[in-house]
Amino acid sequence: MPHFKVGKGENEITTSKGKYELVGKLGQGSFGSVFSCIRQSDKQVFAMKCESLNAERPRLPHEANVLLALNLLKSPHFVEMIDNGQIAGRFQFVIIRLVGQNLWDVRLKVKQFTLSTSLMIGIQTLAALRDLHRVGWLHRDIKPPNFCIGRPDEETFHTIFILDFGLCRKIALKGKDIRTPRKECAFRGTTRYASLAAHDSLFRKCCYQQMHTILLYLDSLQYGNIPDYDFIYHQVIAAASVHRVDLEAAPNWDQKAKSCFSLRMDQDMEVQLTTTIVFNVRDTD
Ligand SMILES: Nc1ncnc2c1ncn2[C@@H]1O[C@H](COP(=O)(O)OP(=O)(O)OP(=O)(O)O)[C@@H](O)[C@H]1O
Repeated sequence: MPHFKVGKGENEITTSKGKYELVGKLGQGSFGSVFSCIRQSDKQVFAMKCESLNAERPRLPHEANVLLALNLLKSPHFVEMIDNGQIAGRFQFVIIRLVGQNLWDVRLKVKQFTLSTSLMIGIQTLAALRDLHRVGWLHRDIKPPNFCIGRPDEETFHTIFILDFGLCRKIALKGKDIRTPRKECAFRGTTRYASLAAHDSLFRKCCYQQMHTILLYLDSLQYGNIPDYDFIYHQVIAAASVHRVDLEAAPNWDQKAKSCFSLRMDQDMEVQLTTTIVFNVRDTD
């Protein structure tokens, strides 16, 4: 994994919109690094995702375009892009809203999610994907490190955000049919998270019936199908009801809260779909 470092004298970055001071590292991906930075004008903290200008297959300019498009839809699960630019000869960057830890790290910290937290995460990640599909994009790299919780000092602490749009592909264009799938293409994404069988054995332990139904349903989707988000949502609700789970219980990562104060999930899921959506990623570039 390439480790990207900001060199000496590069901890202050100026764009036409503002001046930012890099203060720490938040994460390391396979294509770049994410730092926290402070906007000098108001001392607000943001995240800055950087990618070397020598990257063989640059992904950040594409990610910046996707973020711009996503910001048009005011989904509570998207992060706002604040600024972007590049340091000549060194790296390019996007500055985005700072969120909390990713779901992989959160789970390592709390050791095991309760069923209520797992189902709540299921509903919110489903809503995030639905919103992404609503604006015509496929993510193609869905995995726990690409979802983050909000920050402890903010109202969004119980909200799940979707991140990392470097592999996103536009599949629905305004006024046009969805793109025709190619006959063959290389695998995109992270193989670790791609096995249906792995998920199947995991879910055997709890909510087997509903999770099995969801997995079978996802597997049956064809390129061009509009996924039935309501169907999946109601399977999760059914699992909660069978196991008498309170979906409004505080998530595991917030010991102090009495209940979940993120947006009400049923309201969130009730948003009607207006755009053409496809789900299956295997046949697309
Ligand atoms: N806005 C943000 N606020 C807080 N932390 C963030 C933010 N964006 C990214 N991170 C942290 O940095 C990590 C890596 O970010 P991201 O997935 O965007 O990078 P990447 O290089 O595309 O990673 P990969 O290609 O390996 O999936 C995330 O898992 C998260 O922990």
